[in-house]
Amino acid sequence: MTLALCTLSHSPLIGVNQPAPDVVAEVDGALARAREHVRAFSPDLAVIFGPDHFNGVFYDMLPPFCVGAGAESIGDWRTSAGPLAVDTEAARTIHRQALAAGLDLAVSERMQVDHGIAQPLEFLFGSIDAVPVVPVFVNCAAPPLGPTERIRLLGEAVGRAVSVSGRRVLLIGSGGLSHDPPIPALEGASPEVAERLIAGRNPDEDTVATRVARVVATAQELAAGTSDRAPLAPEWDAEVMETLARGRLSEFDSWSPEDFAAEAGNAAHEVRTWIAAFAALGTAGAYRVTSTYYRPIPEWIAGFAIMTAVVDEQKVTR
Ligand SMILES: O=C(O)CCc1cccc(O)c1O
Ligand SMILES: [Fe+2]
Repeated sequence: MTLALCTLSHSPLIGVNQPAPDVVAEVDGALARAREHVRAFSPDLAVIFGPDHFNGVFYDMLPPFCVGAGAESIGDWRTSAGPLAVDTEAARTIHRQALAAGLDLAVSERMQVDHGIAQPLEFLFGSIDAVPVVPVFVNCAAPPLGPTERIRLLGEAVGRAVSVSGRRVLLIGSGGLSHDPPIPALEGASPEVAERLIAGRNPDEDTVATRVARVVATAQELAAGTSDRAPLAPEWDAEVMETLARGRLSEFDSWSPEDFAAEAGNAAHEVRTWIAAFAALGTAGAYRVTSTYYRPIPEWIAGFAIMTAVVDEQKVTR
């Protein structure tokens, strides 16, 4: 078995705006199980599909997806800043093979990532640079988005590229499930907001503080039931997890980006990272989900979920 998977929600509000202690303990337990899954698999490479929240990727040059052949974390919220341990050769191989397979994957030799990629690395490995990694940015926050089928095909191309490597590769998908945090849209934005979305790198302290305050206030309102953001959608989340667990990934092809946003909030697009990771896993054979955790946690603005999966040796067709 050379591929395994862990997909998980992220939230910058973890540790910042805590739900009840029993909920925190339950999530800690679920994360500990995910870490055990990772430790037992003992990957020598991690490929992480993750979004960005206008911290590293902006409308000044916005690819639908981009592999990082070099990358650094900007260190937003409570995540560490600094270089990721990018496996440049593996990234360039993935890039070449995805292009050869007809996927218009972009590349960055100096990608900037935010908590969407840094937090799962810290949760699963203890730090952003503990394990060689290939980060794959998936645009989830900056419309317009292309058909969901394209992200499934991207995942398959990446999976094929890594499964022939003979290495033990952990596939990670970061984000979702349902949630609607206050991320501004370019359409209808004021000139100042538009500038932040087009080229908002290295924001000043006031800009960061305003943003943090807005996100925390939204989380508190969501938990109090007084928010005008979209509510979490546990039934939609359950359907997503069941479709993934059953390996029916092409069913997502008919889910339009508009469906995702309307049913589960604007950031539900982050489920794209899960579809990519599962599609990559599926290139190694039939897979089996080994654990699933779910709880809607409004304090974190997250339909919070974790899934782990392995290639099912019994079902592998040779
Ligand atoms: O704009 C920001 O920095 C916060 C984004 C954000 C907020 C809540 C839940 C999330 O999953 C998330 O990514
Ligand atoms: Fe996010």
